[in-house]
Amino acid sequence: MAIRIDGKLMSAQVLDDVATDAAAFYQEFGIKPGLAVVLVGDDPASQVYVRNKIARATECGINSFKHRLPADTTQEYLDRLVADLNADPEVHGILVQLPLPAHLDEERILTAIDPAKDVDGFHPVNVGALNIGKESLIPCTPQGCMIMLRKVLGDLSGKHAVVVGRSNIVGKPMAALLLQANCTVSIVHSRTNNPQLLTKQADILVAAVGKPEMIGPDWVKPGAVVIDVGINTVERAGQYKLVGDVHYAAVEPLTQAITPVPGGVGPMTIACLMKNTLTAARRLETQSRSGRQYAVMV
Ligand SMILES: NC(=O)C1=CN([C@@H]2O[C@H](COP(=O)(O)OP(=O)(O)OC[C@H]3O[C@@H](n4cnc5c(N)ncnc54)[C@H](OP(=O)(O)O)[C@@H]3O)[C@@H](O)[C@H]2O)C=CC1
Ligand SMILES: Nc1nc(=O)c2c([nH]1)NC[C@@H]1CN(c3ccc(C(=O)N[C@@H](CCC(=O)O)C(=O)O)cc3)C=[N+]21
Ligand SMILES: [Mg+2]
Repeated sequence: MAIRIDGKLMSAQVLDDVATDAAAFYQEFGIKPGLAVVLVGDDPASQVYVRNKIARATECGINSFKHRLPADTTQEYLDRLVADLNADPEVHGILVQLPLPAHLDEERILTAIDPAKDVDGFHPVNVGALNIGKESLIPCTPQGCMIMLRKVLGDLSGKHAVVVGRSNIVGKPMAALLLQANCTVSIVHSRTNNPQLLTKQADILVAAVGKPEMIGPDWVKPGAVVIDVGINTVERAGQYKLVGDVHYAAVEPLTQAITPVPGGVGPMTIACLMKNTLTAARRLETQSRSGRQYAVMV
C-alpha cells in the first residue's frame, strides 16, 4: 500500500510551530510578525490563494496587510507600493502574487523587494544564496516538498531525484534543494527527449509542469516517492475540480508514497510562507534592535 502524504495534516503541524513561534516573537519584540500580500488584477484562483494565505496568517498570530490593486495598475504605482512596504517597520514579509498582468515587469518588481523581506525567496540575492548553499529565505513550495520528502524518506543522500519543470518559482529551486540534500538530480522540461527514460529511473519524482494528469504509470519507477506540485482546474461532467500533474489513481498503486491534489503540496506552501515570515521578522527585529543595518542578509 502506498503512503498518501497528507499535506493538510503536515501543514497543520508546521503552522502549530509557527503559532508558538509567533507568540514568543510577540513577547520578545512587542509587535506581531507582519506579512504584506499584493494582488494585482482579479484572477479568481489568485484571489482564493490570497484569501487562504491571509486566513492562515491570522490563525497563527501574524498580521497581514492585503493590497488589492486593479488589473490596470501602473508599474510606477507598484514600484511605489513595494518601496513603501520595504520601508514599513510593521511589514516583515512581502509577497507579490504571480503571475502579474502582462504590462508589468515581474523581474523588476521581484528585484525591488528588500531581500530581507522576500518571503517567497524569489529575489536574485536569495536565489544566489540558495544556490551556494547559504541559509536564506527558501521558496515556499520547494521547501514544503522537502519537508514531506524528509518525513517519508529521512536522509535523501544518493537518491536519484527527477524534477519535471524548470520554472524559477518551482522547478529550479526544487532541484537546488535536492542537490543540497545530496541527491543526484535530473531536470526534465519541454525540450527533453524521451522524458520517461529519465523519470522511470527516479527514486524521487517531483512534477511541476502545469499539465493535468500528464504523468501516468509509464513515467514512474515502482517504489518511487512522487510529489505532485501541479494545481490544474479541469471540467469533469460539468463540474470544476482540481487535479495535479500526476494521474493519481493510475500512479498511486506503483509508488512508495505520493501527495494528493488538493491536500498535498498546496497547504504546505502556505505553511512555509508563514515560517519564512517568522524567519524574516526575527532577523529584521534582531538587527534593528542591535542598530545594525545590512543591505543584504544571507
Ligand atoms: N502547490 C503549490 O503550492 C504550487 C503549485 N503550482 C503549480 O505547479 C505547476 C507548475 O507551476 P510553474 O512552475 O509556475 O509553471 P510554469 O508554466 O512556469 O513552468 C512549467 C514547466 O514545465 C515544463 N513543461 C511544460 N510542458 C512540459 C512537458 N510536456 N514535458 C516536460 N516539461 C514540460 C516547462 O518547460 P519549459 O521551461 O521548457 O517551457 C516549464 O519549465 C502549475 O500547475 C502550478 O499551478 C505552482 C506554484 C505553487
Ligand atoms: N508570489 C507568489 N508566491 C506563490 O507561492 C504563488 C504565487 N505567487 N502564485 C500562484 C502560486 C500557486 N500557489 C498555491 C499555493 C497554495 C495552494 C493551495 O493551498 N491549494 C489547495 C487547494 C486550494 C483550492 O481549493 O483552490 C490544495 O492544494 O489543497 C495552491 C497554489 C502559490 N503560488
Ligand atoms: Mg510561472
